[in-house]
Amino acid sequence: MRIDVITLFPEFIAQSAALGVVGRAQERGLLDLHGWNPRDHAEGNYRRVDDRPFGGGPGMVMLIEPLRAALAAARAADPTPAPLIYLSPQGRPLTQARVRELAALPRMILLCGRYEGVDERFLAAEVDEEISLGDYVLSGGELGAAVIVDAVTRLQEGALNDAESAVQDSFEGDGLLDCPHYSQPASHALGEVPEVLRSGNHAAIARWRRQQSLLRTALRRPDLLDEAGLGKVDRKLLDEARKEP
Ligand SMILES: NC(=O)c1ccc(NCc2cccc(O)c2)nc1
Repeated sequence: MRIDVITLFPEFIAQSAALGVVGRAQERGLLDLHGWNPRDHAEGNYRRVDDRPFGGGPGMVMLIEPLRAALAAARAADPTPAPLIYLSPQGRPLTQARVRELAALPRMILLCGRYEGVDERFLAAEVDEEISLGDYVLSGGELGAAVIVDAVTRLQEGALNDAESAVQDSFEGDGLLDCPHYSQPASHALGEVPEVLRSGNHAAIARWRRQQSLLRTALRRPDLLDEAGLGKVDRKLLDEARKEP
């Protein structure tokens, strides 16, 4: 998958993608990441990329022309069609379902706004989709871009090894929250590891983990539970867990 990121801070995207799974995916050729800085395409001595908003008010707005030039450069670099996705609080909240759809694309171009945002005429003319990470305001869209790069790269074939993809599947596969995890020591001043996890009974362990995921989702995110569309077995597991003291 190719991802182009239009940002005033390309080094931020490159550094955040150099680590761990995403860094390894780049080495394996599973992710082809490119940054495009509008400032490299800004005219004049000061290479302006922003200016004051018409109508007054605080902050600055990103100018059309440097963005158009950066986008044109990105599209000229590779003929593969790609949606232009704008990270902003006005976008549609990102979900794992949308991540899965994005991960299936051959390419996407991410637009990171700074300041108060981008001239509306550029957004209306060029942006295909707006995505929000959540209902909060950041200094720029770069953190959102880094999240999307990470989330879609993990889903590329060959990006995760068996253990890692098992974690991915257990958590994102069924839309439930993850179960609790424990490791050494079995006994600690902070408490004991649940007996079932030390029993070696893999069916009982799988049942306990599923039950914990169901219970945790019911308690913390009942909205996800409704979407998960539970079957009879899961409902029974959850009812049993709810009755336990
Ligand atoms: N919730 C988010 O995904 C998110 C995205 C970007 C951002 N900051 C840059 C920006 C960009 C556009 C308009 C704007 O008001 C602020 N902050 C939060």
